[in-house]
Amino acid sequence: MSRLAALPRRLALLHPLRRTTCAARSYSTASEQRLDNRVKIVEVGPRDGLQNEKNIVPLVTKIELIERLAKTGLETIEAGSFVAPKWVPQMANSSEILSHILATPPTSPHPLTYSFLAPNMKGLSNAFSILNQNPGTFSTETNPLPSKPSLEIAVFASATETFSQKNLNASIAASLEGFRAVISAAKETPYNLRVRGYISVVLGCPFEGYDVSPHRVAEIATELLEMGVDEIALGDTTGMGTAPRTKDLLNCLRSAGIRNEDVAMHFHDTYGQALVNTAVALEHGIRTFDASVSGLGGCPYSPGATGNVATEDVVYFMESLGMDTGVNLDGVADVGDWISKELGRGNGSTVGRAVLGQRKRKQE
Ligand SMILES: CC(C)(COP(=O)([O-])OP(=O)([O-])OC[C@H]1O[C@@H](n2cnc3c(N)ncnc32)[C@H](O)[C@@H]1OP(=O)([O-])[O-])[C@@H](O)C(=O)NCCC(=O)NCCSC(=O)C[C@@](C)(O)CC(=O)[O-]
Repeated sequence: MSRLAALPRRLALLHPLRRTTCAARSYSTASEQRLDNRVKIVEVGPRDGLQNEKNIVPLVTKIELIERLAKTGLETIEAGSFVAPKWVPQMANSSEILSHILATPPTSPHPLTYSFLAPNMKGLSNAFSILNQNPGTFSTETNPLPSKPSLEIAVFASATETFSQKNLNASIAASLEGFRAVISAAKETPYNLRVRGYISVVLGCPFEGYDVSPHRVAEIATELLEMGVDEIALGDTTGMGTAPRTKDLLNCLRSAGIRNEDVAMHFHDTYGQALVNTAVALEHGIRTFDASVSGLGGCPYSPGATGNVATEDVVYFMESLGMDTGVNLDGVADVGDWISKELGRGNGSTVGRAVLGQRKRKQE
């Protein structure tokens, strides 16, 4: 069987289109026009939200944050990052977090997926050693165990060379080559893990500005899908994205044959555009959105970038449009209030502040 014939159907469809140019070709398919009101929110607060905190957040606080979030109806929580501790010291205790999740799965209304970044084989083997110590405690792609947590790992590429060097100490091509081994090892038995592939700075780079090619993003996404990732997460790391640029990028990916169901959007709100861009992506047909409780976050390699769009804001916004996130707004607003106080900072969610303020006024 040829390599192409062995590829899953979505990749076989993609393959001939790999080098497609992205002339502004805008069309919608019947499947994209279908009314689909289910939206998945990926909570990235415990990883992306905390990784940039100057003071090391105690392990107990991180675990309590995950446990509180698990109760709110979220389906996926990004819980840590197996990266070099000298690069991102805040994530140094990700092994302990994974161990704790497996030994004592947080109480939740339904089984949850926990995601961890792993940029290289060293990070993946650190994750594997925790899994090996806890056999049978997690669900896999091939052996779903409804009462046990599922696990996902995430690799992260960049859309610009400068960001790739700063974030990964490697060119885009070298990082992708390294991910190939990580993705295939993660998918091997007995682990059979789901894999997410981030692409950072897709709508603006802290070093190369707005000069980010959507064609290049489509090429990288295609390459990651061909390697076997289950989902592409498009990171507007700097929050420089605007509505027209988001639309152009998504149209370009569509022209390259990438399906909406394989794409998640990861907006930061540095310029206050995250919800507008979310609306554009939603209208385009995307149904998976990353968010961070109380808008925690920032990227250590993106100077000046502030937090991810707040989970509370996304939940309220989606519900106002009749979309179903499955997330309890009051519950997540309480978590946002709690973690903001724990970190000694203001609550970064406008909606969170409004929900809590209204509740307080009712009680007075
Ligand atoms: C990829 C590397 C490791 C290369 O870093 P390097 O220095 O080129 O790697 P190296 O292979 O030369 O190793 C250097 C040292 O790090 C160790 N090492 C090497 N790898 C690991 C590992 N996985 N876990 C633990 N230790 C590791 C390795 O063992 C060695 O230790 P030493 O011999 O000096 O004692 C480094 O660049 C790195 O860790 N970068 C991480 C950067 C990062 O975490 N950035 C933030 C996450 S991405 C993000 O936030 C964006 C996103 C995802 O949210 C989406 C968006 O908003 O755009």
